Amino acid sequence: MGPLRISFIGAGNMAQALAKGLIASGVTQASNITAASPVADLHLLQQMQEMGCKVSHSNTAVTSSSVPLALLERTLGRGRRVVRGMPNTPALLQAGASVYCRGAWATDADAHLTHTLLSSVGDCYEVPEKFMNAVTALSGAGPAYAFLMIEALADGGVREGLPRALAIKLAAKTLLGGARMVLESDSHPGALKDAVCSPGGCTIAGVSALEGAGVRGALINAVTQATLRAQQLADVANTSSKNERRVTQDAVDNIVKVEN
Ligand SMILES: NC(=O)C1=CN([C@@H]2O[C@H](COP(=O)(O)OP(=O)(O)OC[C@H]3O[C@@H](n4cnc5c(N)ncnc54)[C@H](OP(=O)(O)O)[C@@H]3O)[C@@H](O)[C@H]2O)C=CC1
Ligand SMILES: O=C(O)[C@@H]1CCC=N1
Repeated sequence: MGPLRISFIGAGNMAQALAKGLIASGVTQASNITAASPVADLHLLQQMQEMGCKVSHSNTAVTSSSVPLALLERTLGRGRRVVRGMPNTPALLQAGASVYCRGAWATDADAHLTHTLLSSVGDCYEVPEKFMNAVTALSGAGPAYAFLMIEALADGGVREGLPRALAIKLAAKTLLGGARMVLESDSHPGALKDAVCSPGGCTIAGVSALEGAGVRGALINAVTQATLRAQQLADVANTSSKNERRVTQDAVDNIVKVEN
């Protein structure tokens, strides 16, 4: 197999995070990556160029929708091999959590190649397409929830007198450490939480405040609302013929084309 040549249509946050992660993982070299984006995005293409990637303006359509496999297949034509993926931005640090699902004509080799690419930038799972909206809402959008929580926890530390920089570091490292304990132990998150709560102590006072404010319900609802939005975007793409023409182009344009 020759070097993996990868083309991103769009050079924004997700494309740059994936490109950096893929390069750092060694799965391909920057010179084998090409990004296409509108002229208006010159600064993004310059950033890609600084990473050593090739750039192009050849694609001018604009998109903001997630696109289901069936639409991609309908657009590209019967028999076209499509794999749909949902990465997240920690791919930048090879700490991503990605999923993919294969279209009707995708082969085992296509799935294997997708798995190789996405697992080079973090964890990767194959899922049925019916999970895609929920995955988008949980792990695709999830880094934003984590950043919001880190920022808010740091605000709490600052409110209690900690310097901002220290508070942010402590908050981020605490979430990272907690996440590692969940992933690297067999314990349920609830049991790990219980182990931090000394009887009559400080933590249970804090946990009680969180429960009283409905933080648990708010997080559940965040995933539900984001899932609904993902479904809305897919519905729009599927039902509006005008939109379909636009999204059709977007769909073709948004494929991460991988050539062996
Ligand atoms: N950001 C994230 O954390 C994640 C994003 N994604 C997905 O990644 C995709 C990109 O999102 P994100 O990186 O956040 O968006 P950004 O806005 O950061 O980047 C997208 C870039 O692509 C350009 N673009 C849009 N359509 C086209 C096109 N048809 N041809 C060429 N360039 C195009 C846009 O140009 P312009 O600004 O001129 O419109 C923009 O600069 C979306 O489908 C999103 O759902 C998935 C998981 C996580
Ligand atoms: O906000 C969005 O729609 C995209 C998908 C998941 C993360 N970013």
